[in-house]
Amino acid sequence: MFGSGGVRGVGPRWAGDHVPPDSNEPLEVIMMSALSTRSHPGDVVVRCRDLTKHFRYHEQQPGLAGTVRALLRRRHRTRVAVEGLDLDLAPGEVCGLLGRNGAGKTTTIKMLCGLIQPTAGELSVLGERPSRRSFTFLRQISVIFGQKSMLWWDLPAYDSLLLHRRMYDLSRSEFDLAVGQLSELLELGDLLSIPVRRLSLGQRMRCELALALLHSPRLLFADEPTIGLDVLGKRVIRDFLARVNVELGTSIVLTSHDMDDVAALCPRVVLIDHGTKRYDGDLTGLARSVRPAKQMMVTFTAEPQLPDPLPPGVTVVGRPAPDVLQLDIDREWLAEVLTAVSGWGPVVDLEVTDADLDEVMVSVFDGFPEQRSPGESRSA
Ligand SMILES: Nc1ncnc2c1ncn2[C@@H]1O[C@H](COP(=O)(O)OP(=O)(O)OP(=O)(O)O)[C@@H](O)[C@H]1O
Repeated sequence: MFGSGGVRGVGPRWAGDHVPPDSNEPLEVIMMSALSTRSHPGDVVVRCRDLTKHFRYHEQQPGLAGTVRALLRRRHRTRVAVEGLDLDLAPGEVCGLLGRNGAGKTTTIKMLCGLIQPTAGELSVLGERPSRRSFTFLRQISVIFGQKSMLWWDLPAYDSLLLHRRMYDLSRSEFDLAVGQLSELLELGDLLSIPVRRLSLGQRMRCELALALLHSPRLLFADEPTIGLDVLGKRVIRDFLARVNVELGTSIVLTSHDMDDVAALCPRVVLIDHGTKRYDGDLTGLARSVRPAKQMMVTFTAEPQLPDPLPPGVTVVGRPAPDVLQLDIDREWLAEVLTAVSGWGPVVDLEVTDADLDEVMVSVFDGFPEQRSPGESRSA
C-alpha cells in the first residue's frame, strides 16, 4: 500500500481528492472515501460498440517525380485501422490490448482518449464522448505514450508538472502532496530538477508517469510504457502501475509487446488483429487454449533409457544435452508422466512450467493471416 512505504496517511490521496494534507484519518478510511468517489457499482468506464476507424490518406511515390505526380493526380487510399470493436471496461479493471505491430492498438487508445475521432460506432468513456474533449472528461483521464514525451524537453520535469498544475486547476497543497508522493513512489530523487533532455530513458519515463498521474485520473491509458527499458526500469513501472490500480482504483488500458508486463498487470487481455477483436478474456485462458501442454525439463545423472513407445501424453521436443530431456506433456497425463519419468533413470533436476508467453503469442500471431493490404481501398 502507498501508506506502508513511509507515506502512510497520505498515500492514496492525490490531487483532486480534496482531502486536506494534514488529515489524521487512518489510511483505510481515506482509501475507502477516495475509491467511493471514483467508482460506482454497475458503472462502466469504457463502453464501445462497433468502434471503427478508417484512415484516408493520399498515396505518394518516392522522389521528385512522385511528388509532382501526387500533386497533379491524387490517389486516395483508405486504411482500416480498427473495425467493429466492442469493449466494456469496469471501474478498477486493468485491460491489456495485445496485437502485432499495426494491429490497431494505438488507434484504439487514441479514440478512447479523444485524440482522434472514430469513423463509426458508439463510444462512451466515463459517460462522455471523448472527442468532445470536455474539461470534466480530460480531468479524469490520462495517457502516457512510451514513444512520445509529454515533458518539455529543454526544461526540468518539475516545470512541466507546474504547467499541469495550472491545466488541471490543482491547489498548491494538492500539487505538493501529489509531487511528494509520486517522487517517493517513483524514486525520483532530484530527477525533477534536471532538464529532461539530460535524463536517461528510464529516468524520463518515471517523470512521465509522475506527470500522467499528477491529477489522480480515474482512467489511465498506457501505450507501451516500458518500451526500451532495462529489467529494473520495467519493474519500477510495473510495480507503480499495479499500486496505482490496487490502491487508487484507477482503471488502466495498457498496450505492451512485453508479455512480462502483461502477465504482471493484466488479468484481462483483448487481442486485436487487423483492427478486429479476436479474444477477450484472461491471459491464462488464452495461453492454455493456444499451448495447452505443460513443459517439462528433466535432467538425469546419465543418458535416460526411454521406453518405446513413450507413455501417452508425452512428446520429446528437445534434447539440449544427452542427459537432459525437454518434454511437452498433456495436462491430464501430468501425474502419470511424473511417475514414469523417474523410471527412465535417476533424476537430478526437474522443472514443470506453462508455455512461455512469448511463444504463446508467436503461436497466436502465426494463426492469423499475414498483414493484408485488402484492409486498404483505393480511390482516385
Ligand atoms: N494517421 C494515419 N494515417 C494512415 N494510417 C494510419 C495512421 N495511423 C495509423 N495508421 C495505420 O493504422 C494501422 C493501425 O496502427 P496502430 O498504430 O493503431 O497499430 P498498433 O497496433 O498500435 O501498432 P504498434 O504495435 O506497431 O504500435 C496501421 O496499419 C497503421 O499504418
